[in-house]
Amino acid sequence: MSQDLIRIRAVSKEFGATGWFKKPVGVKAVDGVTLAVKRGQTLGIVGESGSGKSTLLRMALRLIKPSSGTVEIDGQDIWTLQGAELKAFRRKVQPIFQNPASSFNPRQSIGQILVAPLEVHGIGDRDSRRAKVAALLERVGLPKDAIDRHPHQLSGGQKQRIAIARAVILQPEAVLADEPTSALDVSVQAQVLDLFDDIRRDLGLTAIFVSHNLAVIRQVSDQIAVMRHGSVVEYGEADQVFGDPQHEYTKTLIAAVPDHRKLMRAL
Ligand SMILES: Nc1ncnc2c1ncn2[C@@H]1O[C@H](COP(=O)(O)OP(=O)(O)OP(=O)(O)O)[C@@H](O)[C@H]1O
Repeated sequence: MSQDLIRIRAVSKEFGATGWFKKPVGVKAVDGVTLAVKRGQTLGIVGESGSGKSTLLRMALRLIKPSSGTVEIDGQDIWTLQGAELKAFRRKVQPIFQNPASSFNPRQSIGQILVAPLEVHGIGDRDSRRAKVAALLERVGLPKDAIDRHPHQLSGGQKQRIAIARAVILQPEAVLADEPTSALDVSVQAQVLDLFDDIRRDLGLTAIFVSHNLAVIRQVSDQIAVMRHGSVVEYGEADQVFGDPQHEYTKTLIAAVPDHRKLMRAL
């Protein structure tokens, strides 16, 4: 078994109208990116707005098809998966998005939201599902009665705790998160990040974590890829990228982190 769970190979994505003879004439959002994510580790992807991070993550989630290149999980091109294999992929790789409110059905209770993946995948019976949801709510630090509340009755931080719970309820192998804490206040952001990291370690999950915030990326990542204009300009172990950045752009990003000396001392 390879030590890489996810491999992104020479992936590009061009958006926009296809012109004469279906020649792509749009924006190249991602341009020839090659990255690997080791089992049980977190790859952080950092870059400014528009650098292609979300597009890359969505391709790894099989939500957007690459214009060229492949994304592999366990050595299999995810676009070749069909039927039961595709369903297994959907269980194995879970997303967490920036704004969970938009991916929760407002009419469903938190209990219904969390039990749905178990029902879809035919896991357990009514009682065991409910017990699983209750245990997970406790694990993510929410009160027992949250099970009967609705998303609009929860704070932003609580909603992201639910998003984390939903992402792990099927015991996936990987969690792919796109700016999961960016909409939160700084203090809440730190708590949710800690929770994400704790649960990921407890469950031995592999992760990709996308953020424009280098301090956030530093906190959760084993490896870091720095993206700019659709390309990866720097990629390596987090300590090395942070401690000895090679690319000018990475140096600029690090210099822009407020209190980065304090951050370095705290690490
Ligand atoms: N569906 C789409 N159609 C056309 N262009 C798109 C689409 N999605 C993204 N783009 C463009 O692709 C480029 C990369 O966008 P992307 O959202 O991947 O970057 P990002 O680094 O995640 O930025 P942000 O943090 O602002 O989301 C941008 O120029 C964006 O306008």
